[in-house]
Formats: sequence, structure tokens, C-alpha cells
Amino acid sequence: MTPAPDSALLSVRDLCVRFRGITALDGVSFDVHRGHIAGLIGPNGAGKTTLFNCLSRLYGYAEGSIRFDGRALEDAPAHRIAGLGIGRTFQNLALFSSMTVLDNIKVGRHARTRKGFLANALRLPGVGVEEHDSTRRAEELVRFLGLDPVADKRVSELPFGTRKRVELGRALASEPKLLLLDEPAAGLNHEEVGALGSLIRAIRDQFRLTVLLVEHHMGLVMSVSDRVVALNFGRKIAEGSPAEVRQDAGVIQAYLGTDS
Ligand SMILES: Nc1ncnc2c1ncn2[C@@H]1O[C@H](COP(=O)(O)OP(=O)(O)OP(=O)(O)O)[C@@H](O)[C@H]1O
Repeated sequence: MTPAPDSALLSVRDLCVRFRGITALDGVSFDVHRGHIAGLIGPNGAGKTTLFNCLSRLYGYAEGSIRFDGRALEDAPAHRIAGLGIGRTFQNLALFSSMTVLDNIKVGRHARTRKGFLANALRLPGVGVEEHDSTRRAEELVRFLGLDPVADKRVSELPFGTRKRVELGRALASEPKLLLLDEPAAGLNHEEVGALGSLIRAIRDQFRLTVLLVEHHMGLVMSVSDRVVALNFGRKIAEGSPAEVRQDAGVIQAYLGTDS
């Protein structure tokens, strides 16, 4: 049965993560609906990256559960996450800097192919058809992201903003149902942030995916998100439309860092 378009793709329930004495997440629950762009905000140390790391299975959690696309994420090891349909970008870019733009995007594709990265690298039998398909899909992404002029350039030669787009391409190449964006605006200039907002919406519409975005740039989060979840000291302090969360007294207080 095809799920209703507004049903939850991701359900986080009562999530708790502790690191030797620090409670990084303390009973966090929220849903992200299919086709939505959801923003996750909070001051430094609020627990946003910890939550992302739980979704990528890089961190385990002491209590709680995460359901993704109808299955418990606890059952999936970290190396299966991309294959399940969760793609991710990182605060510090995760790219092979001596490889070309096109090849970096193709690496992301290998989570989708049967033979995988190693078989392709070793040119084992049967990789030809998959290789052709991967190249074609990577080229489509290069065009979509406006990276054609630099497709054959090494990533190390490119400006930071362009490298961030390459990382988006790598994450999209695995055809995720859920795209996790970890501070995509960090290090970008004003114009680039404006273009990023339009790009995130275009990605959601073109690839019919769901986006969860951790971001400090309030202008970007509030303009692209359908829903916003706010964390502070590991707890959810607000959830709602961007307008509701922007006006929430607890959120304002958390950002101002004052009780007054
Ligand atoms: N691997 C770890 N070991 C110990 N403590 C950690 C670890 N990862 C996170 N923490 C702690 O958990 C809390 C939440 O950190 P987290 O990085 O998730 O916050 P954040 O909201 O992403 O912050 P920022 O916006 O600064 O990136 C912090 O107190 C942090 O020091």
C-alpha cells in the first residue's frame, strides 16, 4: 500500500543519549512528514548533531526509538543507512579531494548499486552495466546542480561553496528518501545562502524527498522549512510552523541566553 503523502517518514520517540555524565538528548520526540522540509534548530550544544548521528547510526542511544519508513532504525547497522534511503551531508565536508566532481558524486551512487564501491574499484565482472548507469545518473546530478563547468575538476581546486554543492550531489546520488543536511549554510556568503534556499526546495520537489536540516542560519531555516523543531540542552522546547517557533518565548529565551 502506498503511504499517504502526509504520513510520517521519520518518527523519533523519547530519544535519550548520554556521554559520561552529559545528557546530550533527553527524551526527544518528533515526526518528519513525507515531502516536508523540517528544520532542527537550537543553540550550541543543544544536541542537534547528536540527533543526526543517531539517525546515521553513528551513535547508539540509551533509550527511545527511531522509525524510518516503517521500520525500526535500531535494526540497521551504520553501513546500511544509505541503502535504506537516508542520505547525509556533514558540517565538515566528506569528499575525496583528489578525485573529480563527477567521481565524488559517483561514489555516493555505490550505496544504490549491487556491486558496490570495491567491486567497481577492482573492476570485477558485471560492473560494466552498473558503472554506465552510475555515470549517467551522476551526470544528471552534475547538470541539476549546475556543476557542468567543473565536472572534471578535482574537488581540491574548487571554492568552498562549490564543494558544498558537490557534497549535496554525493548525498543525492544514493537516491535518499530522507536527506539530512548538517549546517549547509555554514561558510557560505549571503548570495550563496539565498541560492541554497531555492536549491533545497528544488531538490525536495525534483527528487520527491524529505529533508531534515540542522542550521544556525535562522533566515534560511525559517524560509525553507515547513516545520521547525527547537532543542535546548538536549530537550525539545518547541515545535511548529516557522512563524510559531520564531515567536515562542522558550526559543527566544534559549537564543538570548537569559531568563528575563
Ligand atoms: N562524542 C561525544 N562525547 C562526549 N560528549 C559529546 C559527544 N558528542 C556530543 N557531546 C556533547 O553533547 C552535547 C550536545 O552536543 P551536539 O554536538 O549534539 O550539539 P549541537 O546542537 O550540534 O551543537 P553545535 O550547534 O555547536 O554543533 C554537548 O554538551 C556536547 O559536548
